[in-house]
Amino acid sequence: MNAEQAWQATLSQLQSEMPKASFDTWVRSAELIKYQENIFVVGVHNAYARDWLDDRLGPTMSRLLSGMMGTRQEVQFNVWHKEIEAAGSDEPAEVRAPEPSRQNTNVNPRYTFENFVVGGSNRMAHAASQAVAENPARAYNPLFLYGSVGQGKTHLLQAIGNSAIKQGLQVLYVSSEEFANDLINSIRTHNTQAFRDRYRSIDVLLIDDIQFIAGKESTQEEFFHTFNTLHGQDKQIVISSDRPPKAMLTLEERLRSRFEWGLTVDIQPADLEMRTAILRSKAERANREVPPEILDSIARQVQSNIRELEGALTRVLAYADLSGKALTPDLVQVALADLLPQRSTLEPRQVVKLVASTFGLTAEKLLGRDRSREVALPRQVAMYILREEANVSLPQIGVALGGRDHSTVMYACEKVADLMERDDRLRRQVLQIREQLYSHAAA
Ligand SMILES: Nc1ncnc2c1ncn2[C@@H]1O[C@H](COP(=O)(O)OP(=O)(O)OP(=O)(O)O)[C@@H](O)[C@H]1O
Repeated sequence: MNAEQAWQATLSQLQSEMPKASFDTWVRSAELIKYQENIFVVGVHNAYARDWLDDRLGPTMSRLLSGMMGTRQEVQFNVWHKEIEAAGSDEPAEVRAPEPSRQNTNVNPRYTFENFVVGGSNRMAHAASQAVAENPARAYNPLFLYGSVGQGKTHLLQAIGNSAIKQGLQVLYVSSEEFANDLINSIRTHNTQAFRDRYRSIDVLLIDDIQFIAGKESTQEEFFHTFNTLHGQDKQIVISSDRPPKAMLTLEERLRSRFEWGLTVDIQPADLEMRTAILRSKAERANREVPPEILDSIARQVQSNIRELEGALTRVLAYADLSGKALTPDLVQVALADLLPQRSTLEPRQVVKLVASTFGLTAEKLLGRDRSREVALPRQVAMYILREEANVSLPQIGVALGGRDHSTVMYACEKVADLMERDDRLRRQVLQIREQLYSHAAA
């Protein structure tokens, strides 16, 4: 494994383990700018990020990188803005400054339309994003993309950004947390004018995870004015969120209605076919030959989101490289063992309770004799989840679900597996339950 691969694998691991807001604010834009004599020199945008990373993540990153490289590694964080270097800071001179066109845009050249895999679950979102990229402020303004965690919203925002940069436009990508932090800092340093100049003088504003401004009054107020200024000047705004505007309960009405002015599109969780296609594309881009059955096995096991899917592929490949073993289904199981929930620790009672509450039922109802669809389907989902996640046999599942026989359980598992490939809502509900089981298991 070379330094760049170890760095990317470390980022994937941190991303799957850290709270999303912290990862986006502090880690996402960090870049490996140099590797020399077992030192990873990482560029970050400002001194806050440098200090935060140094304090909180330095030792963890060193440990992860040391594990991957097989020898002790250090990490050094450096601020790499050109202005700071010019102003005579004590940052090392060899730290490379970003390309001028990308300076301060926060747009990562890695995310493009070319490497975005299109399928049924994201076709509309992709088409709308491309339309916006081709005709900024003319196609849909704002474009509001929403969908659950790790399904490609940021990727599309960044792809729009990359395309706009190529057209010579001024672009700025920020998460809503960064927007709020910038605002707070500007107030603290009495520099709100600079804040406004920064946000109101661009051609394309890409704002990620807007749900985090819900409930923050002054941030909403400022964003409202930023939105109006840009929109009034025919500048493009693209927003992403984990839910549609209507479901953002503590969002001011005037913002909600503005978000709905343009086009609102959702991205559905990727189905098995899409997940496999994404893995195939990632493997090809990394110039790795991965047998189809290995891709299929990873795609079947990692359903939660595409970020974890990518992390799983990286992990399997790293595991094969480090151990020198061939890529086989057994190796996939070993490599992913601690990513997947610990089967043996899951209690049937815990699953029954969680499934019942997800579907608005009581555990007694789920275990009872009611055969109406409202109860029978959740009961079958509980059977399916126990079959997939817990270390229990079909007859044991039957007993745990109120005394059903094992053929009923088998039929239920097949039915739910089949339904999940066709019914987005059900797939999301099952994913939500699995995610909660993961988080309980990790707690
Ligand atoms: N259709 C796709 N094709 C290729 N890669 C994808 C696709 N969808 C997502 N990815 C990859 O999956 C990872 C997670 O995607 P991304 O960060 O865009 O998700 P997100 O929806 O913004 O998540 P969050 O809700 O956590 O912000 C990224 O590395 C991205 O490149």
